[in-house]
Amino acid sequence: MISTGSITGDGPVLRVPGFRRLWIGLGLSSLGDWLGLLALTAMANLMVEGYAARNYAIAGVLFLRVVPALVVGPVAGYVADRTDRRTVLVWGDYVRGLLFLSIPFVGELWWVFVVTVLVESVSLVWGPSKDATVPNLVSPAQLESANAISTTTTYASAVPAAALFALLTTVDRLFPSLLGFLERGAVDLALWLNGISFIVSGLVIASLHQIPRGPADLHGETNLVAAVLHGWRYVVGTPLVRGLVTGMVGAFAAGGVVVGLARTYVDDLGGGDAGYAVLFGAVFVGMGLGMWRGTRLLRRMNRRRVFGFALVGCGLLLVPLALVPHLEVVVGLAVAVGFLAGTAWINGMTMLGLEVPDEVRGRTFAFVGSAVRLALALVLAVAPLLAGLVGTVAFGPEVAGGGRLFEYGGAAVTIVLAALLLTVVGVLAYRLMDDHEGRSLLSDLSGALRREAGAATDPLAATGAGVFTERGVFVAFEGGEGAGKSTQARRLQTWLEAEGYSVLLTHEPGDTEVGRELRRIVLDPQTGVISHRAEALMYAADKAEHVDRVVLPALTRGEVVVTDRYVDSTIAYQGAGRDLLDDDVERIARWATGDLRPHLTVLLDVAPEHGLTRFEERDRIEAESADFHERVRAMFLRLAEAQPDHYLVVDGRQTPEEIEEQVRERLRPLLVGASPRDGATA
Ligand SMILES: Nc1ncnc2c1ncn2[C@@H]1O[C@H](COP(=O)(O)OP(=O)(O)OP(=O)(O)O)[C@@H](O)[C@H]1O
Ligand SMILES: Cc1cn([C@H]2C[C@H](O)[C@@H](COP(=O)(O)O)O2)c(=O)[nH]c1=O
Repeated sequence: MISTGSITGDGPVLRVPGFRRLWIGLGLSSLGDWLGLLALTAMANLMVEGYAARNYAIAGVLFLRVVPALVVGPVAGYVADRTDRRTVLVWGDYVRGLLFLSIPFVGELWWVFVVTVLVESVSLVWGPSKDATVPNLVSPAQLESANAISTTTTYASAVPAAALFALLTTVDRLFPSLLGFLERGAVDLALWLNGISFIVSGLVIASLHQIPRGPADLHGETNLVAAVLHGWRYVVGTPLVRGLVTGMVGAFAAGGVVVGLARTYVDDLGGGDAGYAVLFGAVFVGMGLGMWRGTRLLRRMNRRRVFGFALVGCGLLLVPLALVPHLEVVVGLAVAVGFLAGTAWINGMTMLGLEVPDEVRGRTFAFVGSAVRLALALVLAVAPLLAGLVGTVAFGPEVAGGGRLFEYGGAAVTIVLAALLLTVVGVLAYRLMDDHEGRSLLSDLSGALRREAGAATDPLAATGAGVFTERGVFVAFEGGEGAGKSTQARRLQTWLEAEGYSVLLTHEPGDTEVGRELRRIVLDPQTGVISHRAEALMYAADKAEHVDRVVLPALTRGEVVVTDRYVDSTIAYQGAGRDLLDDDVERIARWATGDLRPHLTVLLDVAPEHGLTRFEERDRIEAESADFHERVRAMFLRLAEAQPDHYLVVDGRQTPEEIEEQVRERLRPLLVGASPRDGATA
């Protein structure tokens, strides 16, 4: 049996018990957090007299929520990486719960301020610890869905929190005696509920045993300053991470400008409160759609490019959003902007989870969190000032009745400036991260969309079926260098034979006479540089021989064929690794194999720097750059993500025994297609 804590590949992510618990904890603490914000501002409002004092008290709470990001933020990542993550998550919830519960007892404004700072400081450690834990609980193929669910839960919980707060205050107003035993009625009750929700969340997470115990390895860095500086150096010195952080901060800053000015902008358009609500809803609907569908739509495209493309798209769409004076059009554009922002966010979080090593992940997420908060605080303060300074801008010919043809309020002009800033940030991030130089973005994009359109209309592709033989069972092992494919393929053969099946163990390239010669050419370092197309064709020729002479005959005999590498290897290595279009490479490989597809592909996923340390000698392909192998890994994951029914994604860092168990479990139901050996009982 697969242990409940294992990373089991590609099913719905909420079926992973560890992640489900963390998600319940996150839901409860997010609900508490939103409820707490409403209750604290209401409390601050109750505790002082006079209009100006009340405004200052509320502004104080909001301001103090942002300040810790500047002071505690840099240290928070260190604490998250240094402290046992389970302890941080559990005790972080308990401490926040107790702090909220203390407010009704103390009942003083200064204590509200102190609790605001303390709770936010704990959250600054709790958040990165949670983000850094998710990749330990789910498989790489599930990480994107896990991030989408986490982000949606964090923000969507604002809705039930607001509804609950409204309900409590309404009940308190209509039936004051009901909550008469509490000094501040509904506000105190909200704080109680808030405290309890954190404590229950802590209890739920305490029952979760899959979070790795002990702090992440800091390579002996026990000195706080050195560790914090190392985290910053990592973010600034790694082009991919630098590009991601730049893009995410830019997106939030631009989003902050729009949110900060939306109310006055809608007023300028004559929309009023209802228009404002619709505009807000449109952005969130778009974001939800982007997180849910955005990356799927462009799944054939390189993730880094999707990120840059989405950011630049957001920036460009914000320009007409600010300049077209029709609320209906603006709402439509807001959905599109939200869609691209959601796509960019999920891609960014997923890349951080996949590509940042465990030991600096906490600090990296903390860095992103602090930078985003700082950018938000700045733009929320500066944007209204700027809009006020700009005032109304009018140009073009005079129109009857006075005024000019084009008249824009300061809000619209400031949004245009933010749009331009975001476009520049998007281009910068794209340039920092792009690893497909020489291949144009447009051809990548049209290729991705064409394939998706094809996938929808081509019945074979739509089912992901390709051609299956009626007899035999075909299993492929895929993955990067040293992932453990040969080890697992051999183990599977041994087990299947013991179960009574006839098994053919084979590999690519080189398991035919012609193939051996081709393998020598493509892998011998002496071959040197060859045309990438020639390389792809040689691998394709090997596949054609392999399928015709080895694989198909065995399947026709009803055997289980286990191959060490198949078509995915060429899409990953020659498509994503080299500068060939994935689409072209796939078409050639499918043609070469007569579109024969495995019933199951087991993807053993390990980071290249891990797999490549498992052996010393390097052939022509293994000697390629780290970036090349990263692209290969990302493509394998994408292929698996696109057809979860035909893949099992396994974390290759587990022991051979743990991996073997998961493969057996997944393969068992598929074995009905294979005939046991004569006389065997299986
Ligand atoms: N799960 C594992 N944990 C640790 N080491 C492993 C594991 N699986 C295999 N190894 C070791 O890693 C090395 C490479 O394993 P293996 O040859 O199975 O990988 P591979 O994916 O087939 O490599 P290649 O890409 O070169 O074909 C071997 O020394 C093997 O014993
Ligand atoms: C099938 C196939 C393989 N490759 C690459 C991947 C590896 O670097 C070598 C095969 O070596 P192994 O030790 O036998 O795994 O070839 C490729 O680039 N394209 C392919 O289609």
